[in-house]
Amino acid sequence: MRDSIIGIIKQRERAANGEVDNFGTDFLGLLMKANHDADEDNRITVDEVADECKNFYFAAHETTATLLSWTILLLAIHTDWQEKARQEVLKLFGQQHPNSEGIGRLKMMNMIINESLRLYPPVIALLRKVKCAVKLGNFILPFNTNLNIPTLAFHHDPQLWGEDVNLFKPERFSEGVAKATNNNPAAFQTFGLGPRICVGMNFANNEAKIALSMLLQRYTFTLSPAYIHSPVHMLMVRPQHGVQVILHAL
Ligand code: HEM
Repeated sequence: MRDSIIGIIKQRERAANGEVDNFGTDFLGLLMKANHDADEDNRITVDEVADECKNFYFAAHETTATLLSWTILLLAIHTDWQEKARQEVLKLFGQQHPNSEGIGRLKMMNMIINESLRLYPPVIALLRKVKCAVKLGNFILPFNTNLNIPTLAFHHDPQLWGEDVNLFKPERFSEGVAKATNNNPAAFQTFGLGPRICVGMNFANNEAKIALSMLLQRYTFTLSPAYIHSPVHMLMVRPQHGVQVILHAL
């Protein structure tokens, strides 16, 4: 992967005639500018550019693809929610491409996406290392302790979500995340928490809303009998055998 990224960087450099100002204002262009920064202290290496690209590709693509897979599964099973989401989409966009104003008003879909992220958080834990001994409630965490903060367990804790914790109930989020979690941010931490919270959170939500809207505008879908439910943890929690649905053109 490193070599293909370096190839793309070289291509961009050639197209820009080596002029830093022509590298572009997209993410790659900004990284390439940082690689040519006049101030040596601010300059990043080509390997760091490649690592950032890999990081963004992985952090952005796999996670959002997984979110879409699980949401499509849930909507294929819960066709009543699929229909509610479709009515909302058709009301806001008709057969037009989703626009940014309408995307911000997709309340039903927002609830569905949150519930999908709660049941199947693509990232199932946050990992941290204790930098210096710290007291946390009744615990003293020694220096260098590795912490695994189990998102999946929090999302499936009946004490936080009630006895119906394992059911798909988007209505939990009808009055927003704060209400659904009783103002406990750790109860729903799909995108992490605090200063290292996912930088792509809004991007991912918007991307998912656009993809789902375009699907709902064109098709109804039901679950194929070929589907085998087998969530598996391979960096993300994925459907091991894919999600097979039967599409019916509208
Ligand atoms: C459903 C989609 C996504 C999920 C569930 C997700 C989840 C997460 C989580 C849990 C973290 C925090 C990791 C930690 O604290 O240890 C994180 C960080 C990050 N995410 Fe996402 N993410 C998603 C989409 C995206 C997208 C679309 C992008 C980029 C466009 C992105 C870029 C990043 C980056 C760069 C970080 C590291 C931020 C930092 O350390 O300051 N993510 N993501």
